[in-house]
Amino acid sequence: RSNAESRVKELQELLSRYNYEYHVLDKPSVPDVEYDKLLHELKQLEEEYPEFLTPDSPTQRIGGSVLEQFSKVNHKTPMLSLGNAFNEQDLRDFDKRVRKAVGDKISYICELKIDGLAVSLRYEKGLFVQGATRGDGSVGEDITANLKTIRSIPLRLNKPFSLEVRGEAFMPRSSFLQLNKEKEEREELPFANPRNAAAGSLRQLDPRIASSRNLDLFLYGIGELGETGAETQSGGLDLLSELGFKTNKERRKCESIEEVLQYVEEWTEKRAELEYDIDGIVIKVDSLSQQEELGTTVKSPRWAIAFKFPAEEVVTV
Ligand SMILES: Cc1ccc(Cn2cc(C(N)=O)ccc2=O)c(C)c1
Repeated sequence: RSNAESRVKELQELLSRYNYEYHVLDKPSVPDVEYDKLLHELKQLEEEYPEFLTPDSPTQRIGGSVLEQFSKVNHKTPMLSLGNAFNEQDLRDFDKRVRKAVGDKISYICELKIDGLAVSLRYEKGLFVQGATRGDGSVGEDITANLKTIRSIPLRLNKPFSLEVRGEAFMPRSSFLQLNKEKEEREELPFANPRNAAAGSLRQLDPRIASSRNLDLFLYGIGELGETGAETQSGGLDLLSELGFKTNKERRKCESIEEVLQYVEEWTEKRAELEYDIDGIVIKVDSLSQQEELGTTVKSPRWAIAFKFPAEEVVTV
C-alpha cells in the first residue's frame, strides 16, 4: 500500500513533466504510447486508492459534471483593452506621446497579438484554482473546468506562488479546419474563424467538449506584478516561462520605434506561416515603473498599443 502511494506520486510527477515537454516545449522525451500507458496505470491506481488522488493530478484534466451555467468572477485588477494603431503614423504618434511623458530612455517589447480570447488564471500556493473569461473587463465567467482541459496549462506551478496571470486562449488553425470539416459532415453550422471556434468551445458547459477541441493558451501578463518582483514586461514573460507557462517565443525587445516598425513589417509578411491566427502586434513600454508613470485612461493603458493588421479580404466564392 505504501509503495502504491509512492508509485502514484512518481507517476503524477512523471506525467506532469511529460505533459509539459509535449504541450509547452513541443519537445516530448517519450513516445505517445508510453505516456498513454503510464496515464492508464495512474488512473487504475487512483481508482484503487482514491485517498492518493489530488486535484492537480494529470488524470484530473476533464472534470466530472456538466455545468448548469457559468458563475461570475470579479477580476481583482481590471482586464484592460488596448488602443489601436492602423498605420505607421499612428505608431510614431504613440512613440511621441510616450517620450513626452517619460523621456527618451525607453525600450519597447513587441508581442504577436493572438486572435483568440483573453482569459485570466488564478493560482493559490502554486495550485490552479480558478480561470475566467475577460467579460466586460471587470466581471467575467468562471470557465475553470474548461481551461483545465487545455494541456499546456500547468495544474500546479513549480513554485508555490499565489498569483493571477493573463493570456489568450486560441484554437490552432489546423484544429479549426478539422472541426469545421466534422461539423459540415454532421450538417452543422461551421465556425467563421478560429477565434469564434475557441470562444464557442470555452463556452461549452460540458468540459468533455472543450477537451476535444484542442484549445491552447499563450500567457502574456502577470496581475499584481509586485508579488513576483519582475521589473519589465520582458522579465515578466521570462518568469512566466520559468513557472511552467506557455509563452509566445516570437516576442522582441525594441530600442526604438524604427525597430518596432521593422518587427511589424516582418510579421505582416510572415503571419501566414504561423499555426494560429494573429490580428496584429502588441507594443508595450517594457519598464513596469514607466508603465505606472504613464498609467491608463478610462479603458486602456497609455503604455501599450495594438497595431491591427488590415482586415483580410474575405474571398466569398
Ligand atoms: C495516445 C496518446 C497519448 C498522448 C498523446 C499526446 N501527449 C504526448 C505526450 C508525450 N509523448 O510525452 C504527453 C502528453 C500528451 O498529451 C497523444 C497524441 C496520443
